[in-house]
Parts: sequence; C-alpha cells; structure tokens
Amino acid sequence: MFILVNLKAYPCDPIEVATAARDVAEASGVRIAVSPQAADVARVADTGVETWAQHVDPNGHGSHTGSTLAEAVAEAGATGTLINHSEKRQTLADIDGAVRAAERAGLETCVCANNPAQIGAAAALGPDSVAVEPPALIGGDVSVATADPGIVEDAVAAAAAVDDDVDVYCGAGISSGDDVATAGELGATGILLASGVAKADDPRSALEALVEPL
Ligand SMILES: O=C(CO)COP(=O)(O)O
Repeated sequence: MFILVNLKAYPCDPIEVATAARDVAEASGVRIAVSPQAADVARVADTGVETWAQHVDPNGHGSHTGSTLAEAVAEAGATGTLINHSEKRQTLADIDGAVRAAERAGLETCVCANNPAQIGAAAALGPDSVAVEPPALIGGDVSVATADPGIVEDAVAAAAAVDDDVDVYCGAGISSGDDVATAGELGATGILLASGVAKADDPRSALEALVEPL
C-alpha cells in the first residue's frame, strides 16, 4: 500500500511529519509520501521523504500570476502531485491540462474525485492514479472503508473499466492500521489521509500505527 499524507493547510510542523514519515517508511518498507503546502515543498523534500505537491495548475511558464507551476514544484523536489482535491476543485479541462503539465514536469499524478462516476472520468484522462474521497467523510472519525465500502469497490471497478493501468486510492476518515488494511481488501492500492497524522499529538506514533498491519 502507498500512504500519502496530505498536510492541507493544517498548522502542523511539516518537517516533524516529513522526518517521521521518512523514518517509518525506511523501517517498515511501506511507501509513504508527504504532501505539504507548495511553499514547504523544498524543505520537506530535503528531509529525504517522498514529496508531493497538493495541486498544480495547467499552465506552463508565462503570465500566470499566482499559479502553482508543475515545473516549479518539481524543481523544488516534488516527485508527484495531487490534482482536483475535493478542497481544490478544477474544471474538467483544467484537470486534463494539469495532468499534462505534471507529465511534462516528470511528476507522478493522482486525480481526486468524489464518487465512482467521477473516478471513471478521471481515469480517462490518463493519470498514474485516481483517488476516491467522499467529501462528507473527509476530516471525520469514520473511515471511508468502513462507512462506505461500496464506494471504494465501485471506484476500483470504474477505473478498471476505463484503464487497467490506473491505480485506485481512497481517502477520508482513515486513521488506523485496520482502516488501511480494510481499504486494501476492497481493492485500493493506496490511501490518502490528512487529519489522522497532521492533527495527531504524535505524528510518528500515528504513522507507525498505520503501517503496523501491512
Ligand atoms: O482529504 C483527505 C486527504 O486528501 C482526507 O482527509 P482526512 O484524512 O482528514 O479525512
């Protein structure tokens, strides 16, 4: 399983989380990445942890004030990017453009979606992975894998019907190793989580608990 820790705009110490994630990944052999604010990408990447951007815009270099350039986050050390997170929705055309921009910059891509129908549409754009995250469960205490296992299974089927090569992740409310294991049993090959680590009193212990059953 791939574990992607999205720090969103939470007031955590990104270096504390990044260092813990790097150490837990090394000790467990589980692939773990951290996705900080764009301004923190370089110093998070400097810890040695796999680092993802939270968003990139479809544009390349040019007159695009305020944009997050795929080339810039790649230059800062990111190796992947989320696109169309539930809290950073884009139009279909911009999602397509962002996937292409990320590819040009050599970034791995994960397009987020609310439900299986959107997962199918996202998979058709040819990203490396898609992630189903029901908005109502994001930031809550109940894992998507427990609250709505059918949405994970249906997302896996929707992606496979379009393109077998696109990995399917899931997220929302995931905080324990059991949640991660259950997501895997439903067919997900990775999870996205945020509050379970970014808001934990001890992010290192939270990460150790996540990988424990893997
Ligand atoms: O949005 C998410 C990850 O991208 C999920 O957030 P929570 O883990 O806080 O539910």
